Amino acid sequence: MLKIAFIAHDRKKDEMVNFVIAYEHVFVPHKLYSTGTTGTRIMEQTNLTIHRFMSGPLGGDQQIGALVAENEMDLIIFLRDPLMAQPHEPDIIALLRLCDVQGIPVATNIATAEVLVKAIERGDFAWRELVHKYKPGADE
Ligand SMILES: O=C(CO)COP(=O)(O)O
Repeated sequence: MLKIAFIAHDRKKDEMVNFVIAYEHVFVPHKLYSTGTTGTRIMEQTNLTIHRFMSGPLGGDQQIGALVAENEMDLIIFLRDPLMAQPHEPDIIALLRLCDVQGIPVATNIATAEVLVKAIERGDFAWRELVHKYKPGADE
């Protein structure tokens, strides 16, 4: 079971919803997270249960970033809008930076998202179970 986060900027939300519908069967066994509005949109159109954080501009990216900082998050699909300025740009940069700090796979466009979802399907990230299992403070 991986921890996967979905984040999409407004003009990318339809693309995100269609993507998650297409691969719903891949995401079902995993623990899913999202920023506020993205999660609402996905849950309206799929049967997935998603833990929703705050909306991005209100701190949602930072909340997901906090899990990344603790090496808790396994993979992020973040469909960014490259053509629209975001009021919380610093939060977005901070989240992507933390993904690079921890070496967390993060797709920022649909083409990379497709590659990652195929990798999830193949079990390429199963090693992340070990990260969680042997983390300091983990139960076992
Ligand atoms: O702004 C976002 C990510 O930077 C996304 O937030 P929402 O999912 O709440 O729209």
